[in-house]
Amino acid sequence: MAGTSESEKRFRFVVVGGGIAGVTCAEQLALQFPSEDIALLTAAPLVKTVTNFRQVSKTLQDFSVEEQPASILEEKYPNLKVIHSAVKGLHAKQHVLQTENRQVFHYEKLCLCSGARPKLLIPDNPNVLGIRDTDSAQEFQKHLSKAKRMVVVGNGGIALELVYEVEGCEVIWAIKDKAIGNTFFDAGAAQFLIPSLEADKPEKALPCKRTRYTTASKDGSGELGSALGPDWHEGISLRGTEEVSHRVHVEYECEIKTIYSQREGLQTVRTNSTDIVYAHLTNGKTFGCDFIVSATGVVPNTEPFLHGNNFELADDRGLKVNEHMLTSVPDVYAAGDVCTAGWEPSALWQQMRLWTQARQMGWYAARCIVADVLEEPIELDFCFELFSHITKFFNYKVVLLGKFNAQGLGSNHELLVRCTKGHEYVKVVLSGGRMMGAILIGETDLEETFENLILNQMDLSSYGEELLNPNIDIEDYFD
Ligand SMILES: Cc1cc2nc3c(=O)[nH]c(=O)nc-3n(C[C@H](O)[C@H](O)[C@H](O)COP(=O)(O)OP(=O)(O)OC[C@H]3O[C@@H](n4cnc5c(N)ncnc54)[C@H](O)[C@@H]3O)c2cc1C
Ligand SMILES: NC(=O)C1=CN([C@@H]2O[C@H](COP(=O)(O)OP(=O)(O)OC[C@H]3O[C@@H](n4cnc5c(N)ncnc54)[C@H](OP(=O)(O)O)[C@@H]3O)[C@@H](O)[C@H]2O)C=CC1
Repeated sequence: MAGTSESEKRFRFVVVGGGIAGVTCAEQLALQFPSEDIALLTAAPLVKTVTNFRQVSKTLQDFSVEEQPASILEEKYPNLKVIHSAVKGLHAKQHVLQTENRQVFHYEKLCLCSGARPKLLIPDNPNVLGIRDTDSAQEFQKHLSKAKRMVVVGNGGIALELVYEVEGCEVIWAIKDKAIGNTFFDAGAAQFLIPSLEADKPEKALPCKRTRYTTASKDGSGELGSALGPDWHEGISLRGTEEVSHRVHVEYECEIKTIYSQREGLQTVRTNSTDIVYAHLTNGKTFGCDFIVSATGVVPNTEPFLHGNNFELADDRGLKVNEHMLTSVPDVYAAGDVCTAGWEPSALWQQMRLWTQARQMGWYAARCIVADVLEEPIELDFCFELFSHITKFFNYKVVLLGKFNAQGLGSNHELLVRCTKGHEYVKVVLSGGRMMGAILIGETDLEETFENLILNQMDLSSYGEELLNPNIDIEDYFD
């Protein structure tokens, strides 16, 4: 790095964002260009690093995530400099970034990994909370510790985790759909999972192998932290004031219509004298509660710091990137939650804003930058061939492969299902006799075989329902 003045610095490569995408990208660049200095600019004081990385199968990956002080990353990569200051402006034509602490950074290649933030149903209401980073999780915990009842809106990952994990507080879960977990499951899988919400939770037999999140990471300055991820709730108490395990009531096919702060004139279905806010739903019912959680998705972090540049945005407001992770602005790449894949995807892959994809994109973006600088060709990485995700919901292992919900297949598909209550749920999506996707809940041990069958697109028409016959060792069958 050649400093041109106290507040002006020049780095060949600059990465913005200390989440999984940004850190992975910066690490790769530091490894590939050991004689160049790389700057990682981030709004949060801690950075996220991937540990215990395990390639489970060709495309399935599992790993732990640690929140670490920047110094640990800098010790590991002496040519990587982490600067804790939010970027407040980009002048892409001049290849210059400005940070909150009045520093100016010149770059040759830039990778934006600024993540996303909760898309709150009602912004700026102190009783409507979103959960994204350590600060917001702490705020949620503070509210919960005094609460008797909360309303959760949204039917995706966060809602699924919360309604199961929260104890000692009644949960009213308001969802738009006919079944729970619409972003991950179909109605059959939802049916399989529902009894877990009604039963008491099993004692946690084994300590969680992943990192617990520290809670003393920030100074309350309102800076954007990195997104929480797998097992974020393991390190914090998710307990309300009541003596119950779960008490979850699902209101199907409705949304929040209005939020009131006064009960006067409202016909409430449930109420306590301590209620602080009232959620009036589109089905006409009104629930009094201590607070509302809006788990209604995310919006990519592009504002306000990218304002004034000519970035092409996708419909979901992500930075549109091509198959080389390049945005519409020269020399500016993007990866992770902030970007939207703008290339023609493989027939078996779709973008979801997940930890795994943030890591894959960060890693691949770095490789694309390297190829660009060295003027070498590069092909879209294999990880974008097949969508794959391992996670846990309601204490079950969940594996999602390919078009697991027959996304984009219209009526041109058939489903095979095998279900043993309380044990496993296996669903396979077939189209023209070929396997296009699968949902595996429980310890099915089928992920590797199914991944292969999806990837090789073998014609399975002749096997019919035998494919899911539990008495056949399917692995041997296709050897
Ligand atoms: C509660 C919760 C649970 C989740 N659970 C899972 C899970 O089980 N499995 C899974 O796969 N995914 C999960 N996810 C999703 C996953 O965490 C995200 O997809 C992933 O972490 C995104 O990584 P990222 O690096 O793109 O963005 P982020 O982690 O959001 O990082 C963005 C970084 O950019 C920085 N930044 C933002 N603006 C600026 C700026 N102007 N200047 C400088 N820096 C800036 C931030 O400080 C942060 O360091 C979960 C998300 C949440 C919220
Ligand atoms: N284990 C895992 O893999 C986990 C992953 N995550 C990830 O973290 C991110 C944030 O999670 P989350 O907020 O749950 O986002 P998700 O995208 O997973 O889910 C958002 C949910 O909110 C619904 N929704 C959107 N707008 C409204 C509205 N106005 N009223 C009612 N419902 C609405 C969506 O319905 P519709 O789809 O119909 O729009 C969807 O059900 C996501 O990228 C998610 O994938 C989070 C937790 C766990």
